Amino acid sequence: MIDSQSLRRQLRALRRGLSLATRQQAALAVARHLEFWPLAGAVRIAGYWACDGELDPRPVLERAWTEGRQVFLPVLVGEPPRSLRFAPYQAGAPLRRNRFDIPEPEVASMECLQAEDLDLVLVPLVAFDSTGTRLGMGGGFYDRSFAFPRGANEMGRRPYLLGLGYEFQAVAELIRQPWDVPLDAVVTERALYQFSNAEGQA
Ligand SMILES: Nc1nc2c(c(=O)[nH]1)N(C=O)[C@@H](CNc1ccc(C(=O)N[C@@H](CCC(=O)O)C(=O)O)cc1)CN2
Ligand SMILES: Nc1ncnc2c1ncn2[C@@H]1O[C@H](COP(=O)(O)OP(=O)(O)OP(=O)(O)O)[C@@H](O)[C@H]1O
Repeated sequence: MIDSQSLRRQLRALRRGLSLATRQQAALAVARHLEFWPLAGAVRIAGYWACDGELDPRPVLERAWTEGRQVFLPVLVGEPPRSLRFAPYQAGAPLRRNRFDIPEPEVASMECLQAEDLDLVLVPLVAFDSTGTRLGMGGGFYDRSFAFPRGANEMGRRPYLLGLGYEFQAVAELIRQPWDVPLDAVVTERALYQFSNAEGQA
């Protein structure tokens, strides 16, 4: 089996090599696959600012705004940063670049949510497999931030983790590390995949 670092490097290079037109079409196709999906009834939705060729969640976030849902973007917290908080975000709001050069909302930390306060999280990914195991950029940020026990927030629920990516990021099998937090579903330009990690499923 290919090691995670080589897989990361290969898939990130493929992702960065996509043309703008291909990325835009894929982003719209992903939003279309979610058209009849009720966004899990979510009020508070985290997206991300696409970089490094990532599947752009903006068409999904635009729908969320239209439906009156609240949208958040991840901000790095800690020195050095170890986990994520989620800052309220509206189109056109001021952003500043973090240490990875990814734009974050310029919002006081008091206004930011903790991971467990979200309903739905659109999760960036480098690769995913048929059981919802995710390979990310390698910082462990999503794993650390969503490591709380299932059903841990005050509503007795946990956020629904929906990975967004391209079909070529689907791989046969990733090794699931003890700290890996599995995804509930992944949507690509081709399909919506739901895994048995989702609540209410076997
Ligand atoms: N759009 C987006 N935002 C995100 C993430 C993400 O994957 N995508 N993250 C998901 O966790 C967090 C940031 N995690 C990251 C982890 C590593 C690298 C990265 O590019 N590392 C470089 C070297 C880093 C350095 O300069 O020290 C590299 O691997 O080449 C970037 C982001 C929070 N925000
Ligand atoms: N819950 C956790 N507790 C302690 N360490 C963790 C936890 N989650 C991840 N880590 C550490 O983070 C490192 C990176 O993890 P991993 O390679 O799975 O990141 P990733 O999921 O690809 O990255 P990201 O979430 O930033 O996109 C691991 O080596 C691990 O030591």
